[in-house]
Amino acid sequence: MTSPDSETPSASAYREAMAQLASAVHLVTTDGPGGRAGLTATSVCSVSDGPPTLLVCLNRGSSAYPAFLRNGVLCINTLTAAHEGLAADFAGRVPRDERFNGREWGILQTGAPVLPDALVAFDCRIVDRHEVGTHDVLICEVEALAEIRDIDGLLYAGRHYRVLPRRTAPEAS
Ligand SMILES: NC(=O)c1ccc[n+]([C@@H]2O[C@H](COP(=O)([O-])OP(=O)(O)OC[C@H]3O[C@@H](n4cnc5c(N)ncnc54)[C@H](O)[C@@H]3O)[C@@H](O)[C@H]2O)c1
Ligand SMILES: Cc1cc2c(cc1C)N(C[C@H](O)[C@H](O)[C@H](O)COP(=O)(O)O)c1[nH]c(=O)[nH]c(=O)c1N2
Repeated sequence: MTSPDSETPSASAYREAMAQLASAVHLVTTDGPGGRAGLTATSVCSVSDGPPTLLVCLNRGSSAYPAFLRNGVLCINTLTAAHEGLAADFAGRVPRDERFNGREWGILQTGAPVLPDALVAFDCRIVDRHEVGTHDVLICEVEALAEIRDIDGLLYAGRHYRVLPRRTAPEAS
């Protein structure tokens, strides 16, 4: 157990610590007057179920960020184990204006692009925003949900993508 230093941890020490956490992986997408944009995100979590509300933290330095603010809507497309390449594309491997090429995208309520074969998708309206350091914490009310698919999910932990098996092992008799 390392003794707590009096100083704030360095960004690299913090990132090393944060790399130990496992999280689901999502494509956060938007469309509207600010144009269509999207990026890969893991900083998504539930806030409340009354009304259904989630949060996502977006780096203001991302090329996609201005579009989210202008459009005021977004979709959280939760990825399956088959989407590791797509996650890399939307994390910057593919330039912002080419990320949506080569596949059909749907919409639900807000017009934000919905990935038809996502594990699940949360179509949201941004209802509040808090600037914290380099990121904005976007508070989003969920206006529609896509159907949940019975398939392995995609996780990110230890700086690697991993599979979240859909079914637990059969109960021991
Ligand atoms: N929340 C985020 O903005 C976030 C999360 C994950 C990864 N990333 C970015 O993806 C790239 C690859 O990351 P990695 O996990 O392979 O290694 P890494 O060492 O850059 O990051 C390790 C962990 O630290 C946290 N983190 C990293 N950069 C952050 C940031 N700018 N703001 C808030 N939290 C951050 C994340 O939980 C990440 O999984 C890096 O450029 C990283 O900045 C950003
Ligand atoms: C696994 C993983 C997880 C995340 C990211 C990356 C990766 C690889 N990125 C960074 C984001 O996807 C992207 O790399 C940056 O926004 C730069 O891309 P642009 O080309 O500027 O859109 C990221 N960015 C952000 O603002 N919030 C987040 O939660 C995350 N999470």
